[in-house]
Amino acid sequence: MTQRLTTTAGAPVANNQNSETAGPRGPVLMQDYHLMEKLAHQNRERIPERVVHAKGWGAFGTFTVTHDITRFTRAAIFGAVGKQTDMLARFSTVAGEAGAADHERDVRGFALKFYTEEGNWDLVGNNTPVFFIRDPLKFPDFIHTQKRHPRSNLRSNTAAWDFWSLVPESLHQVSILMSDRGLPISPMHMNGYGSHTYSFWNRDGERFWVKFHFKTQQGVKTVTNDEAATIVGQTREGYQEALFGGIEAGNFPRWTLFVQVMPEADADSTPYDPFDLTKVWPHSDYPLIEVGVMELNRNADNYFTQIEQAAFSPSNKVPGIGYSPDKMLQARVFSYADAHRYRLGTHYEALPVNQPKCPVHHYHAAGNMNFIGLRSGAGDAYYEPNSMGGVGEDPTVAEPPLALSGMAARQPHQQQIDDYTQPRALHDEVLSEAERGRLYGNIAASMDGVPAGIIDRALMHFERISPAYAAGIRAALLARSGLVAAAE
Ligand code: HEM
Repeated sequence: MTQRLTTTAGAPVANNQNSETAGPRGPVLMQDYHLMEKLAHQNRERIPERVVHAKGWGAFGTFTVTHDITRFTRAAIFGAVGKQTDMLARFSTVAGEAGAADHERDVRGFALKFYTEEGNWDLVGNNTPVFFIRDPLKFPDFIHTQKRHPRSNLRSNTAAWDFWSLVPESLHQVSILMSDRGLPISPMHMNGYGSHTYSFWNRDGERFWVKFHFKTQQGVKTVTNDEAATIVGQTREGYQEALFGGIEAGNFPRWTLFVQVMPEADADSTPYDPFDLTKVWPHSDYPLIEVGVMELNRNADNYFTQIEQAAFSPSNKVPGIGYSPDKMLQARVFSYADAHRYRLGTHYEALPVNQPKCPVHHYHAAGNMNFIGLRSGAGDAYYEPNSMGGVGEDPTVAEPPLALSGMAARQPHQQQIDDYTQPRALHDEVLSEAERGRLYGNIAASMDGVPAGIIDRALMHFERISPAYAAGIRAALLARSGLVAAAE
């Protein structure tokens, strides 16, 4: 015998093969608590999946500083060249459920948790530098269009294009999603972006606006819709196999971290709103500055406790790194921790995978599953201020104050902002002719079943981005309708 099987209360179990019954053919006795406990636990084996980004793949690793950026930030993680910090990454698709196939065209989540000595810093980004919307009020509506239709329980191309064609700010991100980059071959072969503008502040109290870019050292590699269909026909778990299998085999993927840095005052004079999540900062204005290397080198021992229970949140910032006026980021500061309390419980930050690797002290008392008690540093200090020796604030980590102005109002940003110039640059200048051809085909395919009125409205916006873009989609739609007609 190895070790003894026990109940959850630690009592040894004599028989794990037969329920306790009244005679060999008789009914089960209610006193068979071992049976009751097994059934009750099974009923509680599922927790709510993430409302978005439910399907994911993750691993642990290290971040190493290679270049000094202490002139911009006092963040401990960037404190010295050569410094290493433990971290966790979780990649994901957005729309699919926890059991969805990995090789689906979708934006990929790129969530990172850095266990720094001044607390956990989470950078919860995507594999795209922009997003579909710039106002968080539209996030639940947007996500409804990506999830299943309430009646048919099917994903709906009509809902997606109805929304996108009514919200033209989305077309920059839609163009990336429908380009080759919308279907990476594996998590190792895609870049990651913080997407939002965040802030850095240094020991002199100077603030800078910053964007984070993680460039894959494996190279960007993608598959076409047809190649993905073949892969999904063979395996629905291609990403998990590639990431988990690669790390088991000792192939450790790496990304180089770069930042774009904007002096605080520049934000008043850029031709685009630097806090608008649907826009990039041109690299010609704010070049990439190299910072360090992230390597993933350790698989989780248990997927549920270390990847599913991981709680990433943009609210997890550390001294030297701050938010920005980006409206979307502001909403995310609330939304994630709220989701974690619902999905994982009040004390989710005390779960081993989320627990900081630095001292944690606060006065949050009791609560569901609190197995640590108070963390106030002294027994009788269960409120603050106190004269019992409890922990107290540290003014040296105060962020520099930020000047704000303007009228409180629901600002009609939809009409005022140019939604066409940046996607035009992507279409006309960045993509090759072959890439543009695949983009048109992917858009046409994603319009299958969409009513003509909605397609026309979308084409009107593509026309404004670039007449060549609209013409390309029209031609692809025509070719596709020929294919569909031939198949019927
Ligand atoms: C207002 C806008 C947004 C809201 C309200 C929102 C909300 C959420 C929520 C509630 C979750 C599930 C969290 C959990 O249960 O652990 C989530 C996951 C996620 N979101 Fe967002 N989101 C927004 C925009 C974004 C943007 C702009 C990005 C990327 C730049 C992003 C990237 C992610 C990622 C990567 C995850 C998965 C994190 C993980 O691996 O656990 N989201 N989001």
